[in-house]
Amino acid sequence: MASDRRIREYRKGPVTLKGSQVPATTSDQRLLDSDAGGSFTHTDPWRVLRIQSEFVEGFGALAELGPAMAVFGSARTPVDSPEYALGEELGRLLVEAGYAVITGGGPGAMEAANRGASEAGGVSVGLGIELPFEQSMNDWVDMGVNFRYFFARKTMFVKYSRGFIVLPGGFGTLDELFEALTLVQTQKVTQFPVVLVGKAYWQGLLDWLTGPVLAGGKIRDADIALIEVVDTAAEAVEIVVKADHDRDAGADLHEDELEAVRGTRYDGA
Ligand SMILES: C/C(=C\CNc1ncnc2c1ncn2[C@@H]1O[C@H](COP(=O)(O)O)[C@@H](O)[C@H]1O)CO
Repeated sequence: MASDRRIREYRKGPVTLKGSQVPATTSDQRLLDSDAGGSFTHTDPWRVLRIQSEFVEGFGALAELGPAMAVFGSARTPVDSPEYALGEELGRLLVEAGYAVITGGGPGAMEAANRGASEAGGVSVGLGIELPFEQSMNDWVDMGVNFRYFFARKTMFVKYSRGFIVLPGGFGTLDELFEALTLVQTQKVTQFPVVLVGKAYWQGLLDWLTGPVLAGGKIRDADIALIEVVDTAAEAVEIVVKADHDRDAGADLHEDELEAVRGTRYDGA
């Protein structure tokens, strides 16, 4: 009986199958079958490969971007609104400060920031997302990378930006804001600045956070301190640039200290 079971053992990659679990065909057979159809492209293992390729393509496209800041904000900001003008100014000032500008590549506030960056002669990046309705990158994206998966795209924002500037927006913007805050709060990323622009727009959210959320012990004072709120593009850019310089200075100091320690240890040896 025992030898019967051994005969029916089947190895499928790292998985061992027996009895009824043994497939009728081999993986090679299924791969090479010309009449297999395309249904396998809708399976989870295939999706994993697509997800992997999004990371590979994203890292490949952005690895040499240089210092960059992300600008988030509503896809519905009208072109003739003060918020759009604010986005344009942000894009321009970030470029003048030596940064590439990364947005979601869509319309509204994203377009405004891309436009300001592109018109100022800087690097204007759009990380687009596949949506159920027809959607293309705005005309002011000079380097565009398209994603199927939100989570792969979010990784790129965090990995390649040195700060987040957030204009008024809806669910998408709030999602990006809270994702950034959670990553900083949980120390999944080195602390970087998160600046909200538009005090009047954000006040309600801040009242709720500093009210019931803080009072209920769901967050701490230090968590609230992760958020800066300003009214102008110039203030927002000043904050993210200063934080970036401080971080670099901190990194340099750390290196110096390490050198000193290494030197002392070496001399004393
Ligand atoms: C709603 C419309 C188009 C949406 N197109 C988008 N293209 C790229 N990125 C988008 C889009 N919509 C949302 N995002 C991301 O979320 C943020 C804006 O979302 P909100 O809900 O509008 O605040 C933005 O920062 C993007 O990263 C039709 O006009």
